[in-house]
Amino acid sequence: MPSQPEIRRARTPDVRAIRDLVAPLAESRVLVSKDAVAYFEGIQEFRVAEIDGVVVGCGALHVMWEDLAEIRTLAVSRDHLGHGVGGALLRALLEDAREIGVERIFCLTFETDFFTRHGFTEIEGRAVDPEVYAELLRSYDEGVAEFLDLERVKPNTLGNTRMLRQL
Ligand SMILES: CC(=O)SCCNC(=O)CCNC(=O)[C@H](O)C(C)(C)COP(=O)(O)OP(=O)(O)OC[C@H]1O[C@@H](n2cnc3c(N)ncnc32)[C@H](O)[C@@H]1OP(=O)(O)O
Repeated sequence: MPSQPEIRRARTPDVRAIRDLVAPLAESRVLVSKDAVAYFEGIQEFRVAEIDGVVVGCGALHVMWEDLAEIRTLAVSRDHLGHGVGGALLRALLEDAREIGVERIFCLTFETDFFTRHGFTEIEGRAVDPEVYAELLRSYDEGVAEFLDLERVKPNTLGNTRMLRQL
């Protein structure tokens, strides 16, 4: 039986492993690759899954508004897929979301079955009211632009499904 993953907050030395997890998925355009500096800046959003001292998965929670956050960069190494690592990471990130006080979790994904099993449903159109939409337009974050479905980021999000979960 495979060892259970330990889910813990990411630390700066994990950035290398996180980038290694993302690299093949970015190549196949499943995830967006970022510069190392972006991972260091966002390290406090990340949790990692470790098995026998090796990081085998990662995921992040990015807060966008008072009641809204996004699951980002959820990735499990090819050798460890289908053993509950992704599910354990997602549950930990949802717990973080509850602690922080957000109530709605967005994600943009090809993995619709996985997220559906974790309580997400597909959404169409805007998920925020016009006032919040106008405020979010002020963000420089590319992920927020993707959430807003802005024309300029549509090539990045082609084929992805927009999903939301209420906590
Ligand atoms: C918002 C974003 O970040 S979107 C991007 C999401 N990430 C990606 O698309 C990157 C590529 N995909 C991945 O890295 C992975 O496939 C993930 C992260 C989506 C899922 O990771 P996994 O570790 O395989 O997830 P997990 O094992 O919990 O569940 C996968 C399946 O394995 C099965 N499973 C779950 N737990 C176990 C277990 N303990 N033993 C055996 N099988 C299991 C389930 O049947 C599950 O089925 P489902 O996907 O239909 O729900």
